[in-house]
Amino acid sequence: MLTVKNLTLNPLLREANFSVERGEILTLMGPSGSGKSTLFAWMIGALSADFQAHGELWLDDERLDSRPVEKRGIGILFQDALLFDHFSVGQNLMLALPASIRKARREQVEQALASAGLAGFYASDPATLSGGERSRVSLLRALLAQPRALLLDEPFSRLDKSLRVTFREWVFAQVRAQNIPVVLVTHDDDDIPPGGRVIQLAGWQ
Ligand SMILES: Nc1ncnc2c1ncn2[C@@H]1O[C@H](COP(=O)(O)OP(=O)(O)OP(=O)(O)O)[C@@H](O)[C@H]1O
Repeated sequence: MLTVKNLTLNPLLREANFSVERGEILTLMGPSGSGKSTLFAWMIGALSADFQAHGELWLDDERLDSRPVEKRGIGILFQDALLFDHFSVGQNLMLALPASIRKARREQVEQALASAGLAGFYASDPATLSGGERSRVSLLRALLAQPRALLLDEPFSRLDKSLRVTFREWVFAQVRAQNIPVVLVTHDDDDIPPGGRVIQLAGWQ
């Protein structure tokens, strides 16, 4: 279970508290500027020095909030699918793999691409992909890194309506299969997983 406890991000957010179970997708909503992305920045360990944080982040019985980014194991996916354009699609995915499993990596990357309907894209230049294809590659990259929890920051907002529905269902199936806690930020009620919990992030006031 991933838990944010008594978190204050001064001067933006006061006393946020929530928990997410393994395999659960918790939806986080709130007005623009209420601090959703800043909360994610704090959770991954990349908070701007403009904010002062007080609070605790737990994953099961491990306290994470004082650990550096690379020791937290929290993956994040942004609305802009950030890929390295000077590497191929396959190389972008290879970069995500933990060193322990790099031996079998090409095969694993090919399998992951196929599972996302992207068989044959290994050598492609990311700049030639559609928005939806880039989104899928970026989610695959986040998952291949085997994160212990995953934060999704408006991952569907740039996709057109039909692609959005298909991609959303595919994302939910992928993250549920990993059985990790997931927090999803969105402004769109349609993105809330059926039966999923929703919390509203209020601003400082
Ligand atoms: N690095 C930063 N330094 C200073 N202020 C920042 C920084 N990042 C964000 N802010 C400010 O903090 C506030 C919250 O921003 P944040 O991006 O967390 O909101 P949000 O809830 O994710 O908004 P949206 O729904 O529009 O994406 C905004 O007023 C923003 O200008």
